[in-house]
Amino acid sequence: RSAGVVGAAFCRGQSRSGVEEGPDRIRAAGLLDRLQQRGCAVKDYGNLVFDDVVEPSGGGGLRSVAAVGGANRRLSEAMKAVKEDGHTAVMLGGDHSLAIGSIHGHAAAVGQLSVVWVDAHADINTPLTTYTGNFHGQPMSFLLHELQSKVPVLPNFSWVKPCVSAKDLVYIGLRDVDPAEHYILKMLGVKVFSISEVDRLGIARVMEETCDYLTARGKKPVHLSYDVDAIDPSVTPATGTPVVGGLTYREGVYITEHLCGTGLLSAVDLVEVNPLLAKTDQDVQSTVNTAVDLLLGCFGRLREGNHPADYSLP
Ligand SMILES: N[C@@H](CC/C=C/[B-](O)(O)O)C(=O)O
Ligand SMILES: [Mn+2]
Ligand SMILES: [Mn+2]
Ligand SMILES: [Mn+2]
Repeated sequence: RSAGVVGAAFCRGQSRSGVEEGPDRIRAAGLLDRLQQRGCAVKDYGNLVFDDVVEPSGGGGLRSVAAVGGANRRLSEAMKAVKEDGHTAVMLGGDHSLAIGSIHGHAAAVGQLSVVWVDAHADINTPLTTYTGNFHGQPMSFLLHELQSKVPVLPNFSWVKPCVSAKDLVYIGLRDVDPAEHYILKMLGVKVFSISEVDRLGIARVMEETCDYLTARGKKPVHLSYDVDAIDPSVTPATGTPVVGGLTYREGVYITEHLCGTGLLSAVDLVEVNPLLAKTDQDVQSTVNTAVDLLLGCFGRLREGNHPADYSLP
């Protein structure tokens, strides 16, 4: 297994600066070294940095339309290249609007794929239903075939081709869903394991049902889009839209251990780490260390322990 790491230092999908520092903070916490120590080959593609696109005023209440469209177009090309190089892609955000480019580029390389979206939020507002105008609340609406009649073509977005089917999408951790989003999820019959289902079923059953559901019609590469605010804010406070009652650290890591075990994990986003939004440095460290542990779980780290295949006792 090998990892191709792309940082996307982008914050314009929402209003709180600092999330563009996410990639460097996750790197500084030792992600690449710890992957290599686990015997994982790592290619670091560096950070995409986005110079400020001057926005025309207006935009219908939408925030930074042209910047979001342009950044995601570049990310899509970068993700496609990482996949064509044969790696499991790791996209370090940056805000969750980056899932537009990440999933789009992944699909451009592998064709049909499944999406596991781990988040407190559904991020499936359209540009016409969003009440904040923030694109980190909208990425899925640009990607789903079934929503295209409801999504207007925006400046710098004409390159986006819908590439995900509603039946190939599963949500885990939802607990802050807007009415329009709830309507869309019900209308399209999207599979949702909200925090209530996690409470009812337990995370092991949620993961079994997620994988059975996604492979029932044939195995496809899995794109895991992990918003760090899916985890409880007591563990990951340094994020822009914290919501109480989130996944425990243990549940969060279980998700990545389980998906790694399927052998289908093809790309993972780790987004919304904002080091400026924590009260203390310990809070930043807790957030960043959790992000690293979630990613290590994607690449075979097990809490029971691991040992090299060729290990022998001295
Ligand atoms: N539903 C809200 C919140 C969006 C949250 C985005 B996040 O999941 O990427 O944090 C909105 O549309 O602005
Ligand atoms: Mn999100
Ligand atoms: Mn979220
Ligand atoms: Mn967020």
